[in-house]
Amino acid sequence: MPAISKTINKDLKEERDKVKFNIEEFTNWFYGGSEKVLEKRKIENYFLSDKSLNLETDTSYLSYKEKYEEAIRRSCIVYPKMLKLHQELGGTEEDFRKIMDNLRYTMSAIQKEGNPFMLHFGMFTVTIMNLANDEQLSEWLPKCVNCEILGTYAQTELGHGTFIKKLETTATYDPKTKEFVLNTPTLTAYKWWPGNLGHTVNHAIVMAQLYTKGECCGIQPFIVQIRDLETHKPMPGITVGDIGNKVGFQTVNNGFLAFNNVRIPYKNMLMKSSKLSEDGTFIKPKNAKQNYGTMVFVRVYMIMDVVVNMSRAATIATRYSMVRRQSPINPNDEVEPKIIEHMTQQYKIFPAIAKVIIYKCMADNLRNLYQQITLEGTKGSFERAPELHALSCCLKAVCTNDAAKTTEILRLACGGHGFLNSSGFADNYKNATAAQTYEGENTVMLLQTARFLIKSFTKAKNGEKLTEGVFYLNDFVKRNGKREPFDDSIRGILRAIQAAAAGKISSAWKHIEEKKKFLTVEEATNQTGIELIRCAELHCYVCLLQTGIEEIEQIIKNVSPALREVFKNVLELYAIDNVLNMIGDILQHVDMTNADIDKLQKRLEAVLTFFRSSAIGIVDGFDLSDAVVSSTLGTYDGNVYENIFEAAMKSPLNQEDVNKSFHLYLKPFLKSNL
Ligand SMILES: CCCCCCC/C=C/C(=O)SCCNC(=O)CCNC(=O)[C@H](O)C(C)(C)COP(=O)(O)OP(=O)(O)OC[C@H]1O[C@@H](n2cnc3c(N)ncnc32)[C@H](O)[C@@H]1OP(=O)(O)O
Ligand SMILES: Cc1cc2nc3c(=O)[nH]c(=O)nc-3n(C[C@H](O)[C@H](O)[C@H](O)COP(=O)(O)OP(=O)(O)OC[C@H]3O[C@@H](n4cnc5c(N)ncnc54)[C@H](O)[C@@H]3O)c2cc1C
Repeated sequence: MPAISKTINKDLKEERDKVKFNIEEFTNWFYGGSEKVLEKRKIENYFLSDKSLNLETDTSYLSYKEKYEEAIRRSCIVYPKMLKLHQELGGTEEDFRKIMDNLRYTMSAIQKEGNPFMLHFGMFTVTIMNLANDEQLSEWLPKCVNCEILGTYAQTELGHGTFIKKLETTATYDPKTKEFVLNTPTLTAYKWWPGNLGHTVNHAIVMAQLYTKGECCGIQPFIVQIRDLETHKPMPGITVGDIGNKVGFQTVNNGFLAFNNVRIPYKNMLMKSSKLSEDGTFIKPKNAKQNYGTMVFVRVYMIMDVVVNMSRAATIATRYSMVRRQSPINPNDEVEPKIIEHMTQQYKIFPAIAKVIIYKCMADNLRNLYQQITLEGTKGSFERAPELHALSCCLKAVCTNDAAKTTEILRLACGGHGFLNSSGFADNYKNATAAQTYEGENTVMLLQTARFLIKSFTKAKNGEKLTEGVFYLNDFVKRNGKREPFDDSIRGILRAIQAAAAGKISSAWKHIEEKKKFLTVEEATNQTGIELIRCAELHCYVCLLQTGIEEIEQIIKNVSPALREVFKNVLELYAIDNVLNMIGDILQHVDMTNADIDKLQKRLEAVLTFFRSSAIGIVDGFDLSDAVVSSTLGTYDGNVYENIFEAAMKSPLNQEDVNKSFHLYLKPFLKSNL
């Protein structure tokens, strides 16, 4: 075995020495101030320094069952610590949010394949907070907050996930006993997929069709106890279990659930929005979509998960590319260059770094918007709910699609070693790709946004008032078919993307109108689906760039000149990479010449070159500890070959010289003289 020395890799040190800005200043911006950075580090250390977590164990070699058991063991260490810390900090909702925000990073070091308790606070408690009336809140919230019970969100069924109106689970009100009777009438009505459901939780929010006085009143949320609190055995009439091996999320414990005449008390239907009187009279909610609130909440917070996921992958690929040397650029060069010297390598990595920053700006903005609009809802005003729904749907789709695609690009940027499990890309990719499907399948999400865009375009044509996010449709209508002139400033690039988005929305609108002559509006919309998803993507690119511009214009007023340059170049890279990637859409609606495109290409190359000396500073500035990065290729010290070697030594096959399969199969085979 070679001698393994572990000092900071000199190539990486050389890169760090070239960084011209103050990394800590960047970190302070990234986490919202120096106090928050200190707090983040403290919280992370509080959890990760706990030796009983055994974070050194490579859980990827465990069996499916062992992985689950280890994940439960770890969560049973983390959650009591979390509750203790919450009390120590002051016990407020704000303190809780603080811990959860930081755990977003920390948990990726503890539960690489998913947290078997994640739905408890993430969806079960959130639904209770959003949809329980005061009485229900005072009964259930303390139990949730203290983890006296553990819950999940059981909506999806074997037969339906997207089209929730057709869920089949029934909750029939029996006014005589003042109970609901829950049933699973068919195989396709089995709840299927809810996280943490299989063997972990003892309660669930069950979304079921409410029947009262012989009528169906649509899907409503019910709190159902599914396992005994002492024995953990399924409650009478309940069938529950694990749905089996998956592409990823192995320790999330996704489960199935069925009901056979399960009776729950009247008070277990969450009644903040829809209501049922004790005699069985149904009272419709003020806003029909209020029951979908938990999904909106999760979609909003998923953009932050994308930031965590992409910052991790970008850190790994950047550090590795500054340590790995291969392929002289001039054939006679004696020293092989760091692979980051190859322009194509920079093109794989640097746009990903820029996106982390733009998505971070967006995630923060969206969260603020969510909080404002939720507050309006509590005061009975739901006017802006469709706008939030449309924005969160397209962002959820575009950002999670991009996280999966970018992780794959960054894995490829690490060549063969990127394919090692120890590189960390596999877990990153599996988590990213799961997010493309859960919380609303991405195509479906884009079509929801497109629906809003087509409506908005009709309003723009009719001269009606638009919501702020789609003001650019007014400009398009005013231009009356004239193409947008191209101006290569950053705001000019934004206008070009707005013109492309508005142009695409206009042509989808026109095509629906044409098809409506022969088809129903729904059929016409379906036939236009391919264009519609592009409308939603382009609209999302508009929102991202606009937010990036507005945020960075503010940021650069408050940072040092060196960091100002970094942010300007982040915006330049993000904008140019974007516009070059959608040139087909742009050319349809913007007067852009070949010379303009050549100029953009040259600017792309120039900004990549600028980034060459900033990239390591930015990824170090994401401030991800080695435990969070969790990669042999991405450690801060850059000792990748030593790390790879050490990780290989942990393979169970390397714990013995000769495996028993030799005696059982290989030897007889080799001696058989076939
Ligand atoms: C830390 C947290 C960890 C989380 C881990 C996450 C694990 C994963 C969990 C899950 O996956 S939970 C299950 C998630 N399931 C889904 O996301 C289902 C996706 N489907 C839907 O959201 C809906 O079915 C639909 C696609 C939106 C369609 O709903 P519906 O059939 O009721 O709509 P329509 O009748 O077509 O009406 C559309 C109409 O309603 C507006 N709208 C829809 N949703 C909302 C909303 N949330 N808020 C406001 N408005 C909404 C929509 O804009 C349309 O408006 P109009 O065009 O008719 O004006
Ligand atoms: C890892 C993971 C965790 C999950 N966790 C939970 C959970 O905790 N709780 C829970 O309740 N659920 C959970 N789910 C379920 C998840 O929310 C659904 O799988 C998801 O909403 C997609 O629904 P579906 O499976 O019915 O897909 P489908 O709708 O069957 O999608 C299949 C295909 O049909 C297309 N399609 C469907 N409808 C349309 C349409 N209207 N227009 C165009 N194309 C369409 C889709 O684009 C897709 O290509 C989880 C799923 C996964 C993968």
